[in-house]
Amino acid sequence: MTRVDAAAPAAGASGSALMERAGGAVAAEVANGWPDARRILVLAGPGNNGGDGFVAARKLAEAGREVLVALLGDRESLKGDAAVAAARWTGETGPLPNAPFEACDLVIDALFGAGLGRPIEGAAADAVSAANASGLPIVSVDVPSGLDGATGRPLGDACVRASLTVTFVRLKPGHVLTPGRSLCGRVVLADIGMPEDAVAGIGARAFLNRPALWRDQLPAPSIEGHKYSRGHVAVWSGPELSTGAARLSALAALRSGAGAVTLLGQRAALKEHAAHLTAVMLREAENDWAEFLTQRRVSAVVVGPAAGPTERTAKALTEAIEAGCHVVMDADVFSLFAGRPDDLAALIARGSGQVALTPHEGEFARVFGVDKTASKLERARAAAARSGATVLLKGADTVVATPDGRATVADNAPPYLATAGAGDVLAGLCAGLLAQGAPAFEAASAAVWLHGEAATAVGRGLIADDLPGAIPEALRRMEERAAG
Ligand SMILES: NC(=O)C1=CN([C@@H]2O[C@H](COP(=O)(O)OP(=O)(O)OC[C@H]3O[C@@H](n4cnc5c(N)ncnc54)[C@H](OP(=O)(O)O)[C@@H]3O)[C@@H](O)[C@H]2O)[C@@H](O)CC1
Ligand SMILES: [K+]
Repeated sequence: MTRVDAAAPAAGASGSALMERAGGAVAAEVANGWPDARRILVLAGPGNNGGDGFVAARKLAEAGREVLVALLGDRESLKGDAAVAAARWTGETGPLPNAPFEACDLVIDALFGAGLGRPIEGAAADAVSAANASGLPIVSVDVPSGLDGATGRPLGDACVRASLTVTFVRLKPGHVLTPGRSLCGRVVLADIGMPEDAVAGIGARAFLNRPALWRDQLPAPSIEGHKYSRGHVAVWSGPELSTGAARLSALAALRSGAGAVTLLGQRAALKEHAAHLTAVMLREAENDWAEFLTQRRVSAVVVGPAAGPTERTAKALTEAIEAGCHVVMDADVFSLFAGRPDDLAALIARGSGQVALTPHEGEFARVFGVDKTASKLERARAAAARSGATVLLKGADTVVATPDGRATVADNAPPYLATAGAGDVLAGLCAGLLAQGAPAFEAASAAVWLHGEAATAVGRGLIADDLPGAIPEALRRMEERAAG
């Protein structure tokens, strides 16, 4: 965002005008959201975030609220637009250490925003703790002070826990990645008139996962199509008594619109599947899986869900890659490649299809190791670049990243989606969309979004078995979003 700010003057926007609108947007949210908050305390920092706070203070005072600004440092040290905003504030200003929380109804947190470069300490850290402990609603300007907007993680121990965050121009990763998303409270994105040239100039590569990003890349079913032209998905089944996961993947692939789905496995496993399934085809596969993939024009394959980290699974995976299928690798594949990311990359490089890896954090760490310094977004991008696959790193803030650095972050997964078997459904959805011809980034991002919507449609009490049946509702929501 700092790059956007720097490009703004060249694109014809004065910093002062942007700050007026930014502070005005904060004031408007407070005025509308808390009509009864009479006394408002603005915590103002030494940079432009503080400048936004001074503007908000003035606008709220003009609207009849009692406002007090508690400033970190001296007024004389303020520079540029912040100094101008402070000069236009004629109300009461006191030192931050004496901020009278007990006498106020609401706090505006304008201590630090995009310019925070190190952990908050001293008087500012004390003010953050006091604000959090006050029980008052806190409205943060741009980001909760202490949060790193690029990573979604606090830079140190002190970080504001906001009720509402008003940000500008574009959401930053920290508004969506956890724990930032919780620390922000509700997030409002305000248009402050930043010229599109200034925004486009930075070439953003990370996006909030929304249908507008990928809807056009999902092939629509055509009336001339037949079941195989709509993509054939093969799911590699786990052995007897470990068949549920593959079944969930298969059902999700079929619900996503794939023309045909076949579960392949040992005879005893197929008998279990047969007791549950009708539309999904079953096929015994011991030594002819490779032939089946080529002869039956299988376009996408799921390998991993409850497959077992065995030689059999490794062979099925290798043959799927060599057959040129698109492959979704999940679950036990990550045990097979524990600590061997380069072997995984070498295998992927042998195929001509697209590959999506769908690990949760534990599986991801097993293959790619643990990097506590990098954000989830950075880790997923690095793993995608290293493996040559699209990486779908699961969680409340699922990230999809490609080797070339494009990424989406999802914010639509309800908490109850974290349930056994949900990941198997996601892998199947992704394979179903790949089989229909969607590119990997779009297929994976769409799968994540549809998965979240399907879960929301079911509601609390959800179990993974419910998810495939809710995919039609999720697809309907997707069409609705695309239409308007
Ligand atoms: N996006 C947009 O389009 C628009 C953005 N706008 C607003 O501008 C904000 C960004 O402003 P900004 O660049 O001045 O940074 P900001 O967060 O105020 O902090 C910088 C100051 O804090 C200091 N400092 C840093 N860390 C510290 C620490 N731990 N402890 C103590 N001090 C610390 C740092 O000092 P230094 O590191 O230089 O020593 C410097 O003095 C942005 O978040 C948004 O609110 C709008 O006005 C208009 C349009
Ligand atoms: K802030």
